[in-house]
Amino acid sequence: MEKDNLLENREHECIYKKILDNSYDEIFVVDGEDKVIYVNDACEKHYGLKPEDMIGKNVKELVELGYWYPKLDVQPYVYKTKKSFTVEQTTILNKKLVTTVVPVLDDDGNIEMVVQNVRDKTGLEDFRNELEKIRSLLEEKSESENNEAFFDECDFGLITYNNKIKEIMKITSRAASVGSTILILGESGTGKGLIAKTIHNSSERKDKPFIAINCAAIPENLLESELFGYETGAFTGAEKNGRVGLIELAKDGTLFLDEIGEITPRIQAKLLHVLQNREYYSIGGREVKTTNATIIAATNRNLEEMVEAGEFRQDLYYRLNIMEVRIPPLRNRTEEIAPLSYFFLDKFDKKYDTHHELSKDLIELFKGYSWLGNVRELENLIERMVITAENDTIGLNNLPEVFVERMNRENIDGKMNYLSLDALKDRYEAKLIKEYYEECGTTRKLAEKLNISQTRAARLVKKYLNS
Ligand SMILES: Nc1ncnc2c1ncn2[C@@H]1O[C@H](COP(=O)(O)OP(=O)(O)OP(=O)(O)O)[C@@H](O)[C@H]1O
Repeated sequence: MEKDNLLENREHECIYKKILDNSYDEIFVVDGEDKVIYVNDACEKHYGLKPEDMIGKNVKELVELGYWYPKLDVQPYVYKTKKSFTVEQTTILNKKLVTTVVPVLDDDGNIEMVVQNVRDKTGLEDFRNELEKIRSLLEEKSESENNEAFFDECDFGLITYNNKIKEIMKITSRAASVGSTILILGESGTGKGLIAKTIHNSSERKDKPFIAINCAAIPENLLESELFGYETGAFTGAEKNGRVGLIELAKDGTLFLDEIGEITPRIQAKLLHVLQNREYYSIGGREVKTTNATIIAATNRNLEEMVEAGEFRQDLYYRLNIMEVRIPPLRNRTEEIAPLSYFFLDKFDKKYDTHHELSKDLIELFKGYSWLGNVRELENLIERMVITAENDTIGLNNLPEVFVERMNRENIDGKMNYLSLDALKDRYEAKLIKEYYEECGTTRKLAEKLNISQTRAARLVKKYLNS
């Protein structure tokens, strides 16, 4: 009898856990000492953290790390009032949340734990926007007016959960404040450009200009005149009144030289002079100019190898390399895959006025993919899937064929993920159902064509076409 009770209790526990784990809203429970004792999977889409990253942590610690703001630790307030209340918060992933905080009291009226129900406002806002749109249409407002009111573009910054990058940002913003030269190395698409901008923005020079130039994008002569500027009549075809160079424009701010590995020996020599003496001449100029700009250079080339091969000046390399920063490729930063995916999902949902979720198996697959194009590849992929997905949940079925092919091709050493047989079967089924349903138009005809019941046909259409 006792054994039966135990089993029954365990079964109940399992059911309750399943219900909580699968709740769309986040359920966040804190004990009397401010320690997180439970949070369900929904936390990953809100903060980019898994339940195991949050459980056991002190709420104050999470607040201090900036996972949500305003920096509100609700506990003292709950303890004082012993009443439930609702607050609005924004997370590190820019999710707007509505949190209802409920104290749970024991028999003596003391707080045993605090249960928080956290709902993403985006869905509600979409709904409200829809209503507003309809109302505006009824009032015959112009379409452009609507867009302006509802879909303001936000200025997104750098998202990082990687301790190495966080450390880099701290050290480099200090270095940039005092004008030290910084060299950023990393594969293409790892975010070197964005990191350079973030270093500038978090340095004491943030109110001064940030001037960026891609050294690979323009020919030698043009790069020289762009960087150093020229005087009146310096060469045929020059602008009448001369031109102020980018070094001068950067003044006391930051000059970002992207793809530095591509500059020619002549420009290498001129740049070395600037770095060594903080002085230069504009083309055709006789007066020496000085600069106080912080120089941040970046490249995806191996500069050491280039120095050895005689393609890059060693002295310039040493000058640039005063503070070297290596950005790891995305495949070595798997902890960033989920937050970045949700961040880009949010960004493109806003851009295209849609509302999607990402399936768990898609995120898991992403964590095992090689990402040779790094964050840029992830960003482009999410944008493409947001545009093409017909369902609210974006999953393995929505992966473009080229991605699946690339995934198999790049999996040279067998360490990366492949799609499982079930996932491949699902993809094929989805393709087939979409094609046939388009042709048939009704689930009855589809059922006849595929020789299945109409209930099954309707279920498949719902699964793959969300209708
Ligand atoms: N940590 C990040 N958070 C948010 N967006 C990011 C992050 N890292 C990269 N991105 C985005 O990924 C894209 C590629 O980044 P970026 O251009 O800075 O890479 P890069 O390393 O300079 O590339 P390349 O070597 O080709 O010039 C950009 O759209 C950038 O905004």
